[in-house]
Amino acid sequence: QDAASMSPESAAMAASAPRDPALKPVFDQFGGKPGLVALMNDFMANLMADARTRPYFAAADREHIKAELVDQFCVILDGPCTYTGKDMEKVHRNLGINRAAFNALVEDLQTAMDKNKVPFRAQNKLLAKLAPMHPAVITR
Ligand code: HEM
Repeated sequence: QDAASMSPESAAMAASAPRDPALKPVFDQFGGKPGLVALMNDFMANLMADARTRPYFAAADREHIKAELVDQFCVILDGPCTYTGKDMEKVHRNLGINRAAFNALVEDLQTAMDKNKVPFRAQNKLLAKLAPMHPAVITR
């Protein structure tokens, strides 16, 4: 889905992490919060092993990012969490992220979800929530 085809609602929501009660069963398929913690460890390892994404994360506080991602994905999947991290647009504004880097990150997330045995349909439910965030993240 590209920015031009997005509804104004999803464009506005892109800055935050909307909760969707329909995704509660998906939260369980991710293994709840412990599952998300394990997933984020593998996801960050993949991002650091990937030449396309490593430069963005090499100097960042990766433990902090992982913790924020756990909370953010937990909220998106209607889990019992609160996201207290930064606004998506603000945090990514000066990182110079392009579509190729965004796609690389999604691939690294998919590899991590496969490794953690997240069912394919559950993976796609999460990815469908992340895709509309790309206008907030991609700046070039
Ligand atoms: C839908 C896609 C994305 C989501 C949901 C997301 C989510 C997040 C979250 C929750 C944080 C932590 C915010 C905080 O510290 O309070 C963060 C930080 C960060 N993200 Fe993303 N991100 C996405 C895409 C990307 C992409 C494509 C890249 C680069 C390839 C990237 C690079 C970074 C970096 C480097 C930081 C740390 C920035 C800093 O410490 O100042 N992100 N992201």
